[in-house]
Amino acid sequence: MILSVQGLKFSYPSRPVLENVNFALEKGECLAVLGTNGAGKSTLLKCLNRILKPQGGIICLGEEALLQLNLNALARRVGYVAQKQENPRNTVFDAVLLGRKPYIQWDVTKKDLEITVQVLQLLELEDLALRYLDELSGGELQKVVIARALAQEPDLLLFDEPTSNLDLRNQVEVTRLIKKVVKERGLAAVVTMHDLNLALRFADKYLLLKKGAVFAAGGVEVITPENVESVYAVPVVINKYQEIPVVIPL
Ligand SMILES: Nc1ncnc2c1ncn2[C@@H]1O[C@H](COP(=O)(O)OP(=O)(O)OP(=O)(O)O)[C@@H](O)[C@H]1O
Repeated sequence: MILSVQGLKFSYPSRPVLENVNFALEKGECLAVLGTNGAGKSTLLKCLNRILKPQGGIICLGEEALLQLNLNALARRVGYVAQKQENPRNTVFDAVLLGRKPYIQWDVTKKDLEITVQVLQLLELEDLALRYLDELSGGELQKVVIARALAQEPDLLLFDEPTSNLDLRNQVEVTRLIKKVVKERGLAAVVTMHDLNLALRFADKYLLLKKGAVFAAGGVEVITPENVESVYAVPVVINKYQEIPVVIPL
């Protein structure tokens, strides 16, 4: 087990957001966190990365309580890819090397440089290594941010809407890439998403949030027309194409 969340509860000062959230992830599993705008998806990721402190519940990373880890240990074990602006005058190489920050004591070591090169190769970014971030396309930039999270060598990856602003080809490419590295490296990933059909092609498990509570959690069997309609307030049918369910709004 990489991640286990039991009874997680979080409120902003005037607003309860998450209530009794439970799920667990094994090595190699990707969880899609789904729900309407404001359902609490980003808040959940921030609790898992300790940007926010939950008011209740237990989060375990492997055998250890996540809330007890020191921040450097946390940074080595959890890679968080937020929806945020990058420093445009960093090169791709430097942006990925920044992922090694939790390991660097005085200076960058040979190992830090080797891991950076290895991750750039894995994501096929070598040819872009010396480009500045503001000279990249949205898809390329998203790959750089994923590369940086991998350079951290974490057990758990957290992605906040990694495919927003990407075209169809890059949406598919980025989600395939996340799935591939999670499987190959035996990591776990929690990914917030809006596109149900993309989630259905990519995730092993699903967490459907409705007004901060878990409406349904589990494998693909929880993506039913009834559940989707209850969460998104849109009637849908679900057909299968090559064994993959496809959600069609009516
Ligand atoms: N810093 C904050 N202070 C108070 N309330 C907040 C804060 N950040 C978010 N909220 C509120 O908490 C709720 C959950 O927000 P969150 O960003 O987690 O939703 P989300 O599911 O990620 O939404 P979206 O799909 O639009 O990104 C919303 O009602 C939001 O207005």
